[in-house]
Amino acid sequence: MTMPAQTDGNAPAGDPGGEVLLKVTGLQKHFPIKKGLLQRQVGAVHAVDGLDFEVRAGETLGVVGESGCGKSTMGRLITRLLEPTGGTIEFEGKDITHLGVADMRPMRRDVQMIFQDPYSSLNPRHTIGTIVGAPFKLQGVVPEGGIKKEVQRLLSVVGLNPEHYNRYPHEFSGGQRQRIGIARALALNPKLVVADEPVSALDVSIQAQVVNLLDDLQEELGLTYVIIAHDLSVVRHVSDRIAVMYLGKIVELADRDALYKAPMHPYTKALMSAVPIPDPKRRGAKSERILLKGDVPSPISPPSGCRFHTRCWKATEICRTTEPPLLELKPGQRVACHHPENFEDQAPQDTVLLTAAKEASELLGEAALEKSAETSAAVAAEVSGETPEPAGTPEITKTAKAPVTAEAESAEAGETGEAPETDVTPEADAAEEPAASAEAEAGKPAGTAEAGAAEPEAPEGTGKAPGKAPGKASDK
Ligand SMILES: Nc1ncnc2c1ncn2[C@@H]1O[C@H](COP(=O)(O)OP(=O)(O)OP(=O)(O)O)[C@@H](O)[C@H]1O
Repeated sequence: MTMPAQTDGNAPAGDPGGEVLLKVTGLQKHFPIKKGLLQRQVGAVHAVDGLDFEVRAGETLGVVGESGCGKSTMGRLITRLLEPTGGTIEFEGKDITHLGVADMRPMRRDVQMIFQDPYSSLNPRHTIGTIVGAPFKLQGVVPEGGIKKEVQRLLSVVGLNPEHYNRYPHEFSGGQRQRIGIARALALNPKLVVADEPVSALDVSIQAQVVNLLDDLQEELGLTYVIIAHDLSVVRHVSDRIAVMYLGKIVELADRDALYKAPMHPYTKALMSAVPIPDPKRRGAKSERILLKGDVPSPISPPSGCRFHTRCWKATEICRTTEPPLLELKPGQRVACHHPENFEDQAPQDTVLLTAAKEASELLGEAALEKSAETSAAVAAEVSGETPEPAGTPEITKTAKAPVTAEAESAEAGETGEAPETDVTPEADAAEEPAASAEAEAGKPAGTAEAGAAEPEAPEGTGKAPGKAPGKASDK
């Protein structure tokens, strides 16, 4: 998906691209956990915990991460289907963070959402004409030539037969239903479309058709997308830039090519290593797949410092105590890590690995460790102007395999957990994917054991968005 030429000086340093359409600063969503007769708040699910990013006109921002890392919550926050707990959301320079229903109405035309499940997001009792035409009625807009004509035009834009105006959703296949959802989202000619797992409920053979449709529509209509997906190959195909989320935070945000070529956050590297490469030449080649130890920690009490330190093979004391800020270490590539991959170490004095890191590094292939040490040494040498040392030099080896001090070990006790080793694969994520209808999502309980006892906060504003409400609100 191509981006238009830069239109103003609004784009952040190092990032090529157009005018900033959406700007998110310190965005937070904490779902309260209430207990007892008096419904006292006893804690909170830190679903989204301080996001900073911007989306520029005409681009596609892909958002990836394991299940439960807060991707969908982020999508519902930026479309204002959920009320943020903290931070700000600016759309076209206007602060929309806490706009009321009436003030949000004009903005609803500009920001639309496409949901994951084309089966539950369309009202089975309404014809597709009614479903796709609902946003016009809700917004009081009468298109030229009337609603019916416009709906038929939209149906043909998304590749459906306009003659099927009077048919019901059950008469369509999954891919066709997703096209109906797309037509509904496009009805009011939005500027920003947030698509939450738009193809993950579809057969693989149909996924490419829908992805290509989104691609074509972007070019034709100049749309801007935020596409949330756990499938890295889909994200790679559609995105200009990619944000990698882990436990409510963005750990890396970079141009697609830079991210796939040289990921800087160890978590990104682990995710990327799980993407199968359909290259027959590499058949039989030694796998560099990175296995991550344990499950994602609970978002109710996320780990201190860097949230990934309990599973990271590079974690040292500073990772446990100090949260790394999201910094632009390379032009257009922001990363939140003290010991980034493919870059100079940000905390070289901190060399003693935590116990969890030692265990995690044992899961890594020697090849991956050596390569990591090699690139870090090369970048460090480049920065200091010295000749790089070969891979596996004493210093790097010492860092990776250093014995853990008693203090470090006791300090981190209880944080590493005994969770079984898990393999981070897109397939594994897919198996856990819940339905994404507005109602289903709204009432979705936290996915952790602890959160099971929680009473989810009722989502604010649900059913108010034209793209969502028409099908959804009338569904029940
Ligand atoms: N309404 C709610 N009440 C309480 N907790 C919630 C609510 N909605 C989401 N959560 C919790 O917030 C965290 C982030 O959820 P979210 O659905 O945003 O993650 P995700 O990355 O989109 O995952 P998935 O890909 O499985 O949808 C999870 O721990 C989830 O259980």
